[in-house]
Amino acid sequence: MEMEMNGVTTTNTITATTTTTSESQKKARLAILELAHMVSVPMSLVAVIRLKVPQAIWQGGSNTPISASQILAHICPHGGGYDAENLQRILRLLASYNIFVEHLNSRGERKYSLTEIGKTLVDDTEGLSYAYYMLQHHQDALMQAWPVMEEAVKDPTAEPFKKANGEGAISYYTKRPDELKLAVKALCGMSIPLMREILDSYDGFQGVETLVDVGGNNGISLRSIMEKYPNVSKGINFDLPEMVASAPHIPGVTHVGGDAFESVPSGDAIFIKWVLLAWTDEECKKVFQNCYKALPANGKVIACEPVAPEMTDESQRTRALLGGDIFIMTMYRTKGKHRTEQQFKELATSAGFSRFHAFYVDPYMAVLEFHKSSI
Ligand SMILES: C[S@@+](CC[C@H](N)C(=O)[O-])C[C@H]1O[C@@H](n2cnc3c(N)ncnc32)[C@H](O)[C@@H]1O
Repeated sequence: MEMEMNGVTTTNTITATTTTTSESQKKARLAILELAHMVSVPMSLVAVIRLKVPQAIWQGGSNTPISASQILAHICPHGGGYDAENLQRILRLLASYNIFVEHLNSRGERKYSLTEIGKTLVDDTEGLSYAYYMLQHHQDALMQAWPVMEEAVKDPTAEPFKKANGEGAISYYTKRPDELKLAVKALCGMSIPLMREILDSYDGFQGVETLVDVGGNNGISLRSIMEKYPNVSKGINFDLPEMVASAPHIPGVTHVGGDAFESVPSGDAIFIKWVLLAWTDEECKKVFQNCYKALPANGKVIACEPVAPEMTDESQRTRALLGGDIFIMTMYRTKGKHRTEQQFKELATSAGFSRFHAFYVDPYMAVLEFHKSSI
């Protein structure tokens, strides 16, 4: 406030500045405490998934608000000493992150239903959901890598996962059937809704007869593409031999084991989803060159990958993508990364591709087309 007397003006200015500073300091201290306690959030999510809380509330679609004791009655009908108060503490935290809706009545009783985010944790008819992605990311071997994350800065020659567990993540999973099963369920749980989204809004599979999926894992993406596009009469699911060894039979799909750094099978188009992020720039270039060789003159690569934003901001999209980037650095490859659209373009151009289009069909993953011909 402007005052006529200089002395008063000065005093008021100092008071205002002091108040602003102390307000911003309070906010800063609160922000640091929220971050310091942040680990409670994913671990609470893991706990409710392991306890099967989402299914207990969902009850085949009713999603009727129920209390922590009622949830426990579903989970453990014969008692078992489970503690409803502690479950409610977990549910309250997760309600603050919009996983559950909290319904508080006048007697102070709390009941919970699932939000749209919470519903992503409920298994579909194929027994899949995002719950497995959450569990996979927080299993013991991966959790061992976080405390040594700074090693990725000090010595980027081996990823923190390897330093903590003595071997790389892929080799770790492939030697352990339970961990491998969880990894496949995590991939499929995320892939099925994403593929639905892609196929609803992207029509680049039209006119393709033979489609190769590089790093296609068990072939589930090819299955959904071929269901929607019958013109894709031949699908080649290409992955490491140990991965395709247990892949299921899918009509029209041939599973081929091999190494994309050596060569990739030929087709009219090559699909590659959620694979490039785990490779270095040199490795991506090598695989793009192998794809170029395997395609006809009018062929294209259809990549589907997270695309990092150019600008750093506080949005949920930026945080989800940059968080995923750190996950890759820590678990899979210190020099694997989430790339920007421009970085993808440069990689593909360096391998000989002449035309590039990006389709932002989903907030997390974009479809990126790399064409051999310039028309
Ligand atoms: C994150 S998964 C993605 C799987 C699938 N494309 C999806 O979207 O669900 C990465 C896949 O790349 C495969 N992969 C890794 N290195 C490979 C290589 N050198 N050649 C072929 N496939 C490879 C892995 O075995 C794994 O199945």
